[in-house]
Amino acid sequence: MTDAAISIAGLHKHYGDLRAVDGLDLEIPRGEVFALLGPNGAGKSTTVEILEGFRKRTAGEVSVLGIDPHHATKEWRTRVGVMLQSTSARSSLTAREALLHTSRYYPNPRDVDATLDEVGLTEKANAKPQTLSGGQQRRLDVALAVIGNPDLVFLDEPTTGFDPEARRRFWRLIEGLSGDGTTVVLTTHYLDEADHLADRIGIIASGRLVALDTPDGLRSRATDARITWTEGGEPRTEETPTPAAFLRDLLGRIPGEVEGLRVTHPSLEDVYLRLVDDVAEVDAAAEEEPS
Ligand SMILES: Nc1ncnc2c1ncn2[C@@H]1O[C@H](COP(=O)(O)OP(=O)(O)OP(=O)(O)O)[C@@H](O)[C@H]1O
Repeated sequence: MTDAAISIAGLHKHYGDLRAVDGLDLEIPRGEVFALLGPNGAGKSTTVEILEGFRKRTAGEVSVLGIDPHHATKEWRTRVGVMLQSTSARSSLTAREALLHTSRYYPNPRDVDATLDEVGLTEKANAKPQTLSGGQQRRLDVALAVIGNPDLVFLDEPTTGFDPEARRRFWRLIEGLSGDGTTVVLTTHYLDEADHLADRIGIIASGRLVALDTPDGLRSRATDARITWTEGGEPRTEETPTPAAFLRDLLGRIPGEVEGLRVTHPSLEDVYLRLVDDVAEVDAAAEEEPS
């Protein structure tokens, strides 16, 4: 018996010649908030949909809450929350009715009004989804994903189109779920979101996992600091692993104040972009090689 909420071994998903998922191995322990990052077309949604039991895999072993999602049972479905893209938009029910209706499928649902409040839709409780803005519809989709009080919830790009206040509200919701021991798997293009929420981040590129670490662990991969300043009217930049030594030198060389002097450390976004660029370069080189 493993304590993993999700185990993936040698997962492949091919569409003809395209390897959308190309040999993925990953374990996500119960209770973890896991963020899957990667550029457009990297294979995130495909992976998530396989884990949700909505897409067939080409090869590999997958276990989600102890079950192969391809053979999902009704009982398993009640334990797994899934955020479907804008399902709510097609519903003829009001936001509150949609949540109430969905909650009846679950043995131990969350409170409907509290959930509406948590996603910031109390004032729109009696609105039909078609009259909600894009961001509000998405908030309703998030509410629908968590209303069943799942052990594990999948959220595919949940905060796209959210205003800053809605994102912060969403972050609090995820923190609450995490505090209750819910496993959360989310895909996102927002590095700050992954940084804030995730216990671990997986970066996927060209269907392969290219990094798996805590946000701090990923950040610490970049050792160089960046020093920028203006000298002789020209902007200057230096990247160095020994910024103090460089600064001593610089200050010794330039008398008085150094114009525009800044020392910055690489952000999570810098590390992410470097990793993804490296993969793109390797892929491009492989394509140029004669087969
Ligand atoms: N049904 C399909 N038939 C053929 N190719 C597909 C199909 N679904 C996805 N793909 C391809 O598989 C690759 C991975 O797509 P996927 O949607 O998993 O990427 P993603 O990482 O979620 O991207 P995004 O960030 O844009 O949502 C892409 O090249 C995509 O074009």
